[in-house]
Amino acid sequence: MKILLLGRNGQVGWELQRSLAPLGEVVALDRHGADYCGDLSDLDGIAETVRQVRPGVIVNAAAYTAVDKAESEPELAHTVNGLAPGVLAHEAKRLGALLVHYSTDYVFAGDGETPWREADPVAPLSVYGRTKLEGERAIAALTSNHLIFRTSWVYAARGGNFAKTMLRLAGERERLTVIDDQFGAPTGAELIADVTAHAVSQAMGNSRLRGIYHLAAGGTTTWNAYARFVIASALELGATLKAGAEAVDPVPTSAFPTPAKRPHNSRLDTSKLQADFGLALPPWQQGVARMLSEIL
Ligand SMILES: NC(=O)C1=CN([C@@H]2O[C@H](COP(=O)(O)OP(=O)(O)OC[C@H]3O[C@@H](n4cnc5c(N)ncnc54)[C@H](OP(=O)(O)O)[C@@H]3O)[C@@H](O)[C@H]2O)C=CC1
Ligand SMILES: Cc1cn([C@H]2C[C@H](O)[C@@H](COP(=O)(O)OP(=O)(O)O[C@H]3O[C@@H](C)C(=O)[C@@H](O)[C@H]3O)O2)c(=O)[nH]c1=O
Ligand SMILES: [Mg+2]
Repeated sequence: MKILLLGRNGQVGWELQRSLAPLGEVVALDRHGADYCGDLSDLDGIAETVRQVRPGVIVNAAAYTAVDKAESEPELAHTVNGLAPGVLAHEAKRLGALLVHYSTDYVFAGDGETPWREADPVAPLSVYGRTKLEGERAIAALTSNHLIFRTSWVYAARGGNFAKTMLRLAGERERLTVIDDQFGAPTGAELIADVTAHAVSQAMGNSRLRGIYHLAAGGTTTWNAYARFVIASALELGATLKAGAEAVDPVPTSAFPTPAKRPHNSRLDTSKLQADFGLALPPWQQGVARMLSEIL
């Protein structure tokens, strides 16, 4: 089986290069692809790539993920997150290929405290969230042969993420200020990539395993408690930091203004994924601790 992987150098894309390898021949592209166009802002180029590679499975891990920057670059975010997935879906349909794609907790407005289920109403608060929702809808409108994994708060040893930002800031400052009224689960790129490989493998033999699935690590935390966990774990691992975990000041969202609005409730209900694929999702602390011991 031939698998076309887009976004190979992102957090998730990097781990997918590893996890998809046992399933077949992986053609992995970044935006500067040498043999094929891997730039999702080039819609004709990306269509041509699919036609030339002729994969049985397309896995799209590329996206415009700079949440605040997207507020001032809405057109590029719209092309990459909203339009390119539609082009991939159109080409996948022509080939009879399975399209695997990722979306986000930021498609939800984030009211209430209940974990979101796949069919719950969406109402994104940001350009990033709106464009990711456009991508989901473009895919669903063009091919039913898809798996869309909505995940949250992604981190990895390789790439930029909140945990690494906290380590950097705790090395520079005596005190940190972090929001304590947004709830969700940090989810490791390794876990996402491993679940993807298991799911693709099962989906190839069972055409009922299609559609949107919530994929996040177990448990719930806040950005503030996550930051404290990262700093406390780093200190245990012997890191030299200026700020300790007790120096992460909790503030409400209203006291930390950002260009993009973020949901208060980002909890994802993952029971559909667990039931349909028979997979377990470990508690978020497990993967974060592992990532920290890898990078420190
Ligand atoms: N990061 C997160 O917290 C979350 C991510 N997601 C979703 O998960 C998926 C994977 O995200 P993640 O791995 O964390 O994101 P990253 O930001 O780590 O990686 C995204 C990749 O997409 C690439 N990319 C950006 N623009 C283009 C383009 N025009 N053409 C080709 N490639 C491009 C980036 O390349 P370059 O490095 O060159 O910019 C980067 O390698 C995405 O769909 C994202 O929306 C969902 C929830 C949370
Ligand atoms: C750096 C920093 C952030 N924050 C807050 C802002 C925000 O509400 C929260 C997280 O900030 P970040 O900018 O790191 O996270 P953000 O870029 O919003 O992360 C999101 O990325 C996209 C791609 C997704 O799909 C989401 O699931 C989510 O992971 O922490 C603080 O309170 N203090 C700080 O010092
Ligand atoms: Mg960010």
